[in-house]
This record gives sequence, structure tokens and C-alpha cells, in this order.
Amino acid sequence: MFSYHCLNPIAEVGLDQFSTDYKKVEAAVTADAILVRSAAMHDMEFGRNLQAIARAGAGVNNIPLERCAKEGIVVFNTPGANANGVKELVFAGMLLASRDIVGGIEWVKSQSGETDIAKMAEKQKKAYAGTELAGKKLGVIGLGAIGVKVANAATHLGMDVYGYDPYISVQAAWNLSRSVKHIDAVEDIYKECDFITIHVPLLDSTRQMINKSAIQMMKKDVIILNFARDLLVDEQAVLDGIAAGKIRKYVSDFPNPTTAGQDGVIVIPHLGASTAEAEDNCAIMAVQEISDYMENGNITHSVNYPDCQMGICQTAGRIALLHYNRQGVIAQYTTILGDANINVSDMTNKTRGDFAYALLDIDAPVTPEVVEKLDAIEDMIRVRVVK
Ligand SMILES: NC(=O)C1=CN([C@@H]2O[C@H](COP(=O)(O)OP(=O)(O)OC[C@H]3O[C@@H](n4cnc5c(N)ncnc54)[C@H](O)[C@@H]3O)[C@@H](O)[C@H]2O)C=CC1
Ligand SMILES: O=C(O)CCC(=O)C(=O)O
Repeated sequence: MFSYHCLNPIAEVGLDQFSTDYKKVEAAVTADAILVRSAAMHDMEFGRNLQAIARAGAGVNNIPLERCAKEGIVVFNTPGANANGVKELVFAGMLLASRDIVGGIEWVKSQSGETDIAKMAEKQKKAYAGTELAGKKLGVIGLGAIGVKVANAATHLGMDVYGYDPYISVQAAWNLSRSVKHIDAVEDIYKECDFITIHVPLLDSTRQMINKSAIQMMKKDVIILNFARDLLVDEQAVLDGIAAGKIRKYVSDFPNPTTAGQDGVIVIPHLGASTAEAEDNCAIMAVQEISDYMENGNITHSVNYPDCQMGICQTAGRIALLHYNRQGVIAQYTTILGDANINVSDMTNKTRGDFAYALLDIDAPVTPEVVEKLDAIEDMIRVRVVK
């Protein structure tokens, strides 16, 4: 029996995928696995039996990845599962920034009961007029699951699309429309584009990527869209740019005291992934990842351990070893198994930075004494008897 805890509401259609071997628990500290959306986990203490965390979403900046790896907790995310939901809201953001749609709607509301409203609207509407998307230059920074969808869709709206991603994956490159111009220097996006949208993860290397000097390079009346993370942008510099008449609008999906209520800023309450479809997709993928890890030891879409799959175990036993990626560890654990007369019939050992993961299918079940010896290896983080 496995236990899981949900730190945020997770779509039932996903949780329904757990077999009857799983039970939901109220206390995170007692759970084998945690499902989370945006809840901040950096200050959480983890129970010793916690083996996996699945982020039902893309961004993992709310989870202490390194600490989890050191505690033998595999962290997963659900790449691409909410990308379409975000893409659609980015276009809503572009439209809201191009014309004062919200101002217009508010005006209509304020005139409710006015019998002459149709005639008044024809006079009033010039106050809310704007510009079109077609023919404008859109710069997309980060061509991953979301960036590619935004870039491709924008070409169908007649936009001239520039894409920048020095680390683009082969899959994303395959998916990118040939109409998108591949830009090698992000500065060219800053200098050329009417709309700039950022879709990169929040990392030390991307924090405040859009800063004062980037804004200085931008065209007058640029519209900046941020559906990735607020800390990617120096938002005070953006407010200064709006006040100086350089930036026409800043659209953000991340309310905070700096931007909420400010002129020239449209802030949405983190709704990018809040669609039934995205929530269902993320929950289903997260539950599948956790189930495959808990039941088979397979890792798919981890963000702190290497991916590693050996299907369903067909031998007498399977063990999973989470260890540091250091010299001599493989020799030590295979010697312990050999000394215990346990034949390894299949194994995979994968590494990711400082961490490594091994799955071993063995011809006899391991005894508690063998587990104890494996655990005692200096660079061993966690030993799991999967079967
Ligand atoms: N508003 C919302 O509700 C949502 C926000 N997000 C945010 O959007 C981010 C992106 O999501 P996905 O596209 O699904 O992730 P992804 O991992 O598929 O794509 C990220 C892309 O950014 C690129 N990248 C990394 N550093 C870069 C740099 N310095 N310059 C240019 N490109 C760089 C990577 O190569 C990758 O292709 C997430 O990390 C998350 O923070 C994601 C989903 C929902
Ligand atoms: O779960 C959510 O609503 C947030 C989605 C998000 O920001 C992400 O997937 O990175």
C-alpha cells in the first residue's frame, strides 16, 4: 500500500488513475508521494518515507530540487501538459494589451440601464480603440512546450515571429514552424519586436533576464508579456519604462505588490494553466509518473534525477539505488550483491550531475542484511526494494 498527499487541489480524473493500492493521507509528513501545483515547498520538512514529488505543471521553482535529490526524493514535472492552456492565455494577453477591451467592458457596465447606450457607445468607443496583431513582430524567448505553441499560432495570425532559445530541444525544433525566424542573439528580439513574450524556466541564469538594459534596447510602445515567472523580469524597470512612455503595456500572470494596480500593467491571477483540460492533463501525467516510480522504480520526466526505465520487473526482485555520481559506487554495490550470491540479470545506471540512479533486476529477493550493507555505502542516498 502506498500513500499520497495533495498539497494543492489535483484533478480527480488524475487521482482516479491511482490503483486501489494507494490511499490519500491528510498529513504530508506521512506520505510516500506528494502531488503539488504552485505551493511553496522550500521551507517544508520532508518525512523520511517521502519518495517522490510530482509537480502537476511545468515550473519547479517552488520545490527545493537539490535538497530533495540529497534526501533521495525524486521530483517529477509534467512537461507540455498545460502548454496549450498557457498559449491561449498569452493570445488573450496580447489582445487585452492591444485594445482597451477591459476599459470598454467596464464602461458598458457603468452605463447599464441607460436607454441610449447604443448611440453613446458609438461616440465613446474611440477611447478604447487600439491596434491589430497581424503584421506586428513578435519575439518569443524560450522555445519549449509553450514558446513553440505561441510562436506557431502567432504565424497563423499574420505576425512576423522571431524565436530565441540557445538550448532548444530536438523535439521542439521539429515542432517549430518554418515561418519562425530563428534568432541567435536575444538583443535582436529586444531591438526589433513590437511584442515580446518570455517562456523560460526561472533559474539563476534567467532571473531578471528582462532588465533595465534589455528594456533600453526595446522599441517605443513595446508590449511585454510574462506568463513564465515574475522574477524573470525587473518589474520596477518595467514600471519606469511605462512611466517614461517607452513600454505600452506589461501583461503578467503573476500578481505581486510591485505590479498590482499599476498603470499600464495588466495582471492576471496566475490563470495560465487553469483550464479543465490542462488540469486534467497535468494530474493524469503526474499520477502516471508517481505510479510507475512507486511500483516499478521507473523514472520519467524527473527534474532532479536521471530518467531511467526498465519496464515491469520479470525476475524475482528489483532494487533501486539512489546515489551520488562518484567513483567506485557501482563496484561496491555489485560486490555486495555478488558476495550475497545474488545474480544481477539486468541493470541500468544513469547519472544526472551529482546524482545517479540504478535499477537492478535480480534473480533472488534481497534480504534485510543485504539492504543494510547497500545502505551503508558511503555515497548511497537511498535503497528501495521495489519488488
Ligand atoms: N502561467 C502559468 O500558469 C504557467 C507558467 N509556466 C512557466 O513557463 C515556463 C516554461 O514552460 P514550458 O514551455 O512548459 O517549459 P519548457 O521546459 O518546455 O521550455 C522552456 C524553454 O526555455 C528554454 N530556455 C532556458 N533558458 C533559456 C534562456 N536563457 N534563453 C532562452 N531560452 C531558454 C529551454 O531551452 C526550453 O526550451 C515554466 O518553467 C514555468 O515557469 C508553465 C506553465 C504554466
Ligand atoms: O498549477 C498551476 O496553476 C500553475 C502552473 C504553472 O505555473 C506551471 O506549470 O509552471
